[in-house]
Amino acid sequence: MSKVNIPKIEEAVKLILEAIGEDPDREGLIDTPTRVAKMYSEIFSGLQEDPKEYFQTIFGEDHEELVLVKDIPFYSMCEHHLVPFFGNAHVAYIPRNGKVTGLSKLARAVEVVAKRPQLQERITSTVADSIYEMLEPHGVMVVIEAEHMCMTMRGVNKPGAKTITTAVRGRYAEDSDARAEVLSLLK
Ligand SMILES: Nc1nc2c(ncn2[C@@H]2O[C@H](COP(=O)(O)OP(=O)(O)OP(=O)(O)O)[C@@H](O)[C@H]2O)c(=O)[nH]1
Ligand SMILES: [Zn+2]
Repeated sequence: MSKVNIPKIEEAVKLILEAIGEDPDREGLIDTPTRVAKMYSEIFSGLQEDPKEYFQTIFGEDHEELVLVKDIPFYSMCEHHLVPFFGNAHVAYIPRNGKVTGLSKLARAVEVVAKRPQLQERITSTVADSIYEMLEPHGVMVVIEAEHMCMTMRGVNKPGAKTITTAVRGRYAEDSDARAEVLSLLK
């Protein structure tokens, strides 16, 4: 997969600065295109990664009950406006056939999926699908709560408005008691 093209971002940022009526050659802005390019290569690094790779670490542990990692903080960039949205992800699954993954891998999957131009819905479903495909668990449930800066600092201007999305697979799609167990632990 292609790496981030730093010179191209530098050129683009310089053009944006010119277009808003700034002088890209003034002292405070002279290094800004390079800084932004470096920042973009960091915050969009998830485009070069596949979250499924994390689920190759599997421990053969006979636990077929809920595993929940909650309050995983993440930062992402809304693909419509390229401004941040951020919040917490909660990832639950019920392992099957000894396929238990490292807890940090659940947070790592959230991290790489978030580090792309994104929609909150797509982060939620991509994380759920990656786990469901790789670990073949009884069920997966992902809940994400986030604040979108495109709704707070501009546009509709509604600071504090929270968006909550869920993705459920397997048992969680069929069993409302299983969903309720996760939701009660998120309170
Ligand atoms: N479904 C979804 N919508 C999002 C997400 N992030 C931002 N949006 C919305 O994307 C929409 C883009 O709408 P447009 O009408 O094309 O853009 P706009 O004129 O800038 O819209 P306003 O934000 O209403 O000013 C807005 O309603 C945003 O709130 C997200 O993660 N999921
Ligand atoms: Zn937006």
